[in-house]
Amino acid sequence: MAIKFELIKEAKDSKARLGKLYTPHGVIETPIFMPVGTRATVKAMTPEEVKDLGAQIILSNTYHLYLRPGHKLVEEAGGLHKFMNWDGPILTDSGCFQVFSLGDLRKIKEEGVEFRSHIDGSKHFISPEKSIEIQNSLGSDIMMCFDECTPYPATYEYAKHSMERTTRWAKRCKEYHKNWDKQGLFGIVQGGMYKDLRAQSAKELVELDFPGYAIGGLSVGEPKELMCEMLDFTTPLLPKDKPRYNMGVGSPDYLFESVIRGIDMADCVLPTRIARNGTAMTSQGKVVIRNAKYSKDFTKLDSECDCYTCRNYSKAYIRHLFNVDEILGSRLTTIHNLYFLIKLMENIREAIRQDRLLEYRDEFYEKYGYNDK
Ligand SMILES: CNc1nc2cc3nc[nH]c(=O)c3cc2[nH]1
Ligand SMILES: [Zn+2]
Repeated sequence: MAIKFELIKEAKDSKARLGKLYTPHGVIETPIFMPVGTRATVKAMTPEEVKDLGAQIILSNTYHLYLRPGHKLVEEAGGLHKFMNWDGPILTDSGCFQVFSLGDLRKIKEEGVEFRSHIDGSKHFISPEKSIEIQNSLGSDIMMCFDECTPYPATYEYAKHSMERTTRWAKRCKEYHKNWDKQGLFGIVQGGMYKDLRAQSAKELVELDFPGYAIGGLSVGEPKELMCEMLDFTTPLLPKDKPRYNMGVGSPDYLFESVIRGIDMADCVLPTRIARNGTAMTSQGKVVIRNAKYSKDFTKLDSECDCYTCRNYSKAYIRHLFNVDEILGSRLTTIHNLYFLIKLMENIREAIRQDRLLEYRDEFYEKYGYNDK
């Protein structure tokens, strides 16, 4: 089996778990946060820097790489690992979410999705089989089934129709993928915000026996409480001995609430995206470092952080870099934000080991300012 999950411990105070995910490019300790490298790069970082920060696995996007430089070119280059010089595990999203959020004039048919490229308006068609073929050319360790990320809000009828088509697409992905079983293929649970549809989706996908399951259709604009409710309901329907992946999650509170509800994997562009806009996640909460109020603040970005940025530069210097639009500002803040989340997940794993995750969450929320009303 290309992908194997070992459940190491189940928390006493929540549904959190500790696990190990074995992939062709290495073992991943879960729960894990996956930095996003959409177009074969974690923006502003070299792969060595991403590795030094402690990242164990990164995510890339099928849709983007299919459009540019093309999956066949990446295959000719020897695959994504070689092309981007990253020798750790890679997970590729199936492309559908990007097609829906970036592509234009899209038409969803039983056969697949017709869309216009967001780059040059050219017409394209991706089917479940095509998505698997692209991901195979990229050579990712974990592929995602081609699905429809049901929009929020959606009517019950739409969510049901969309989820049932996603299941049929998953069957086609599984059928087509069997030629390349060295790479793992995860199913994606849909069903909108309707529990009976989520249960039907989970049941049908579990019957297809994937090595891991994502809970899709979340972090699409719904209130946090609703995401938590769907997680609470859905994770227990999935096999305990398989990893569960909450897609598109990456702020500290969403990571805590996901892990507490039995999630093992998460990915998000948030830490790298806000870094480039001059915002840092710190132990004392968010710091908008580009703000003039830091122009003479010669203290380190985060008093409790030992990352390269916090060891060598002051808030004043980083604020200066943003003020004069220097690239180094984005780089230094990206280094810190990625380290902050990777370190947070390390602390979360340790808290699970010590059966004190809920306590740790409350301490963290207090300091980060989540409890400030
Ligand atoms: C940023 N939020 C978010 N990123 C997502 C990516 C996804 N990919 C495939 N399928 C999904 O349902 C899905 C949902 C997502 N929500
Ligand atoms: Zn730092």
